[in-house]
Amino acid sequence: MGLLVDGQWQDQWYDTASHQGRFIRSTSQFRHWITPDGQAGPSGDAGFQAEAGRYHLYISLACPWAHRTLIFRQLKGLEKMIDVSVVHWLMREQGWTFQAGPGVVADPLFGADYLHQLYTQAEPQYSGRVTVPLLWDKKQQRPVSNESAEIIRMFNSVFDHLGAHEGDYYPLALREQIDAMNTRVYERINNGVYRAGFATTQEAYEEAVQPLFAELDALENLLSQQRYLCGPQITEADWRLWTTLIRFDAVYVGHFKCNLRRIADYPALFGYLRELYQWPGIAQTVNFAHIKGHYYQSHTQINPTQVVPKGPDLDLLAPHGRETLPSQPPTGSAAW
Ligand SMILES: N[C@@H](CCC(=O)N[C@@H](CS)C(=O)NCC(=O)O)C(=O)O
Repeated sequence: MGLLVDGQWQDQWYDTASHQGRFIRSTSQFRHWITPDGQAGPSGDAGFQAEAGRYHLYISLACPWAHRTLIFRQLKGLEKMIDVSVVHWLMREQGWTFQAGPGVVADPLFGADYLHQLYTQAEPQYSGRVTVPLLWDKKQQRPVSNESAEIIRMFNSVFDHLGAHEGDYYPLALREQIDAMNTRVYERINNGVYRAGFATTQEAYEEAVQPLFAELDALENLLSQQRYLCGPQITEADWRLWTTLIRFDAVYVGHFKCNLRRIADYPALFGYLRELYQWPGIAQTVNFAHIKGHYYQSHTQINPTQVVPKGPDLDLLAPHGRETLPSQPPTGSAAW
């Protein structure tokens, strides 16, 4: 675990001491956008036009943020347009690596051993954390983005005219609602589990774990009345929540001490978790060996023995029972 300082790799754990034991996530630095015609997007430079085969995605199968991008590549049928490399699940002294292992897909562009080499390839003096996902432009030989929330927005619509699957997960009519839901879920759940797990004081831990479960309780109530987070239609907000839910009982309950309740204890949330797991193409994006191996074996400050627990034994293929709640398919192509 480490970061780059002026292009030099330094093996360092998160600095929680300067924030009274709190984990503070740093902001992603590469923020360009692919657009249908190469015009500039909401941030960054112009020049990243949507083209099949032009972009390469670096992910970890362990990481919930990277998982979102893999899901959107799958939902939108972009497998042939965007190739993927997968890092090794262990993230230790050199950060993410491409060391060979089951499920690891090497870097075909530079033959990198470490993900940090791609960051310094892009910016020789780069300072900051070296994170997945990273979306790379092969034509300009530089990153498009290392911000998952923005990569999924791009995948949702910018390849539609090139033959991506139909389906808009950020429809105009629901954008305000989706944005509001994303904020709640990001702060209290997606990032909440990390704030609990990486906290190094009791206060910082409790500051995270209480709102996390208050929010899960609220979503349990919501999802017992409606099929998805923003109504009868599945949206981006659901997939963003789901990559945390799928890791929750296996990792966050034990390793991150988020143990007031398990997702399996919430009937609606657990049914919802199973429904989305059973969504076409989604189960194949889930790799519990990478997920559990990564957390339990990389964070040696939290789990010094690196022993990986065997359980939980969840039946994710059991009937989800959510058909009784009204649903409608995501329709149409997205507006850009
Ligand atoms: N804001 C980023 C966060 C990505 C992120 O934190 N990824 C983690 C893996 S789960 C990572 O690569 N961490 C390495 C580090 O912090 O050194 C996004 O959503 O894309």
